[in-house]
Amino acid sequence: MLRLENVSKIYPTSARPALDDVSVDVDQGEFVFLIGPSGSGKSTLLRLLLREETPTRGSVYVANWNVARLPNRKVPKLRQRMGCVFQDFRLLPTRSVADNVAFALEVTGKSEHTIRTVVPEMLELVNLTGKADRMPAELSGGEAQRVAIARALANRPLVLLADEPTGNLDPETSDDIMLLLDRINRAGTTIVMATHDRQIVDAMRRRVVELHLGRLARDDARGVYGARR
Ligand SMILES: Nc1ncnc2c1ncn2[C@@H]1O[C@H](COP(=O)(O)OP(=O)(O)OP(=O)(O)O)[C@@H](O)[C@H]1O
Repeated sequence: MLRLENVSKIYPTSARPALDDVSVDVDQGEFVFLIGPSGSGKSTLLRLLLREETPTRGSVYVANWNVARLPNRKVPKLRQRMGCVFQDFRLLPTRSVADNVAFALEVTGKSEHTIRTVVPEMLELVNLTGKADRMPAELSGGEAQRVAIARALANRPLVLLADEPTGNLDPETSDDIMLLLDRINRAGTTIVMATHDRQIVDAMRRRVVELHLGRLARDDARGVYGARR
């Protein structure tokens, strides 16, 4: 479902490769933690999957798309099939909770009818039905992240890419978010989550892909965060 084949990425302004000959294969329905020290290439890997960057060498596949070779006009189609959540939530501050979720459907051209059906479904999924009319500034961090997750799932993506989704949350709220992501994954959505959170990785015991200075250092089927450094 996601495949990197001997991928290297060298940014023009950087001496060492951000990714160096990395090969990873992720099946549909997997939950993968992407770990590694700051600067090891995690965000670069996610950006390559989204075609926000192109590899210097190697190939990137998402479902049947050869991502690097995809014509520009098809990139929006690719991105529609990939939901994203980030450490800083990235909600639209002037739109309500419901409208933030609706926005994802509007930009992909969904009908009014679909939007009216899907938005409440998504809010129910993340347990925010009662907060549909709140503004983002009125939400806790955990609630804001749940809105972001609802928005990311609205178009029924093949995969959810999460870049440090618990990075701004306290441990208890992080656990709630992980329970939600686990539930979403068990319902069939593939999840790739970049994180520095040792406790979460150790508690979940899912696949762990570790990068070090751009190289694949480890790929464990049911891994832990690893030796304390
Ligand atoms: N746009 C860019 N231009 C030049 N160099 C970059 C760019 N983006 C990232 N890099 C470099 O590529 C390497 C990998 O960065 P990347 O952001 O992928 O790491 P990361 O593992 O996500 O780090 P963090 O955990 O801090 O988010 C770093 O050396 C970084 O400085």
